[in-house]
Amino acid sequence: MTPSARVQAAIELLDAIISSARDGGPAADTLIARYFKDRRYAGSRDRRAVRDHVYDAVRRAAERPESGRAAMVGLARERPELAELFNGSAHGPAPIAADEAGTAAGVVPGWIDPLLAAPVEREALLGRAPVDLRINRLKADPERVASFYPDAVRLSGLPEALRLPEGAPVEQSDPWKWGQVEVQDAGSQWISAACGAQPGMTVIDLCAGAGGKTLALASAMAGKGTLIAADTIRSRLSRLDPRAERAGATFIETLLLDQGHEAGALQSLHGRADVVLVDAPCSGTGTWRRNPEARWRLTPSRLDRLVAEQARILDFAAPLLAPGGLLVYATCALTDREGRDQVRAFLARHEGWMAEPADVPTGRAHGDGLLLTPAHDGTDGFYFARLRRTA
Ligand SMILES: C[S@@+](CC[C@H](N)C(=O)[O-])C[C@H]1O[C@@H](n2cnc3c(N)ncnc32)[C@H](O)[C@@H]1O
Repeated sequence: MTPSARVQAAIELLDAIISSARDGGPAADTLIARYFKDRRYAGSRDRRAVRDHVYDAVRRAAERPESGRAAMVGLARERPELAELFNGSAHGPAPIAADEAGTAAGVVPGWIDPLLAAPVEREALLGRAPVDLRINRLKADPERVASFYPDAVRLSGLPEALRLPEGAPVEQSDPWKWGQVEVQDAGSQWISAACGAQPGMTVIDLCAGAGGKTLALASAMAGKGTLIAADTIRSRLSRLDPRAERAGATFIETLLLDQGHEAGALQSLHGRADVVLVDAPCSGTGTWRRNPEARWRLTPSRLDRLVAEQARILDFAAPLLAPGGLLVYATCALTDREGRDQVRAFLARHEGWMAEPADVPTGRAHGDGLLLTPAHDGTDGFYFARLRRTA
């Protein structure tokens, strides 16, 4: 492909990503993979160049662009070498008109900005993310595994964590093939640690998804006790089985919940759990550095629905705890509605609960919980709180 044809391909892909974000369709990575599957003539250098153009344009635009061309023109206005490729050559984009408006640059969509927790540093939300590993104690000793990654940095307070540079080829390493490490952002590792799961406990991961945090809880429990992973989406939960097998965490039980009818399925667990983790569905505002197009998907009404769902999940989670048990509420969101205010509202609705400090040497206290941000903590953005059932 010529350099101009790569720009045109990026424009076409951006059109698809924009429509998909508007209509709740597949993620950008999926669309890019599909695009190249149908275009075998594109070599690996073409693919890399097109992908870079696409992600540069996505990262640059806070608001959903009008079109792929507007997004690329906005980028080209800042990069003369890119602007030159709008030259009308075969398979390339038409020249940029003098009055052609490109998409404006920005980090946070205008309507979301006032909703973010005040301490959040905006620029870093779109920064580059390192590759964090979590060493799986069910299969390996952290010191031995660390010796396989001489470039890794240890993270103070997280003895199972290793930090590698962005793009490190972890899947080619032996510990990964042997199930001794999982790729997991340090923020997720802090949340799992804040659950204080111990061998022999009864622990419920109520929004387990594909089980990223479930596996960390399993490692902390040394494979002993009861660990239940629940979710409402079968395809997500079914991805946990092979991961658990690989990690040697075969004691995990899975529970598929029926959205809106969860309480019935959970009735037999009432009053039994030592720990319940609610890693709630959320706006994902803390993970934009990995999914920058998520900014184009969120709408005010979608946020309203998420906030209502989080409150509903907390309400059916609460009766699961035994007296003295710990409910950990977490989101990878940085809006106060989903974090600080959600926890405050839970404590106002439920008697016999108190927030207790998260005993972790990271983050910033915010309301009754803790805020983690890329700039301050080097993690994805999270909010979490530890809520103790006192009665
Ligand atoms: C943030 S994700 C969980 C990520 C997962 N804990 C991890 O560490 O990889 C939120 C999950 O909540 C699930 N969910 C949404 N509504 C739910 C409900 N009413 N009950 C249980 N899970 C729900 C979603 O399907 C999604 O998998």
